[in-house]
Amino acid sequence: MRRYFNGGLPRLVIFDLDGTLVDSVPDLALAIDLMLEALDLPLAGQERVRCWVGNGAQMLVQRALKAMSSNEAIAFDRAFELFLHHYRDNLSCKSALYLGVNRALERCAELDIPMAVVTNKPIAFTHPLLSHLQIDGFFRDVLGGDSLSKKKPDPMPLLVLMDKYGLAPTEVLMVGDSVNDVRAARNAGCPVIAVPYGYNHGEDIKLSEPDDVVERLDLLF
Ligand SMILES: O=C(O)COP(=O)(O)O
Ligand SMILES: [Mg+2]
Repeated sequence: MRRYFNGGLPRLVIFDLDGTLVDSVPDLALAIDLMLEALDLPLAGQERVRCWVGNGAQMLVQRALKAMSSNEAIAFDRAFELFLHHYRDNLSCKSALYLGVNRALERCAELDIPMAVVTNKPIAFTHPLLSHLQIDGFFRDVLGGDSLSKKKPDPMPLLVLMDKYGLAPTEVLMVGDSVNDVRAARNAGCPVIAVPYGYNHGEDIKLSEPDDVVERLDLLF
């Protein structure tokens, strides 16, 4: 990792959330299936939902409706409300940190590198999830998919943080699991390291050409 910072360390590490720090698909899939059940549609299951995560909650629900219903008349607003309701109720039942995450965050803190989360998840779910998993204290900033007018792969959230801390893109590291993270980093001009275990719409993350891929986050530092 140091090779991206002239042998030194980044001055800010921005972590993606779903699929990078947290395996959240079991709870997302449960909320999607409870939504589908209430709409009298067939259930989707975790494997399908895994491919739909990454572009925020609205897109997740749109993808679920498109895949599981032939009836275009199903009202998005009602489905979205159902999803929000069920996800709020099941936000952190089975969601868990990936192996190596705690160690990586501790190591980053020991090295005095500020950390932030930039996720496409709605911010109303992000704070409670981080706090339930007891990692909220590590992050100086947390931006959700609806915190700003644009979300990843737009570089806006990354650029806002760079601006806030007066950092050049080359001083910041993005760490994520999906093409949205790689594109956001590329669009912002910062290096990006990916993990291969997350959710990338069923595609190998290497095809998105991150600067590097690490199997576990504690191998980062
Ligand atoms: O909510 C999503 O779609 C995914 O969020 P992420 O940006 O943390 O991967
Ligand atoms: Mg992700």
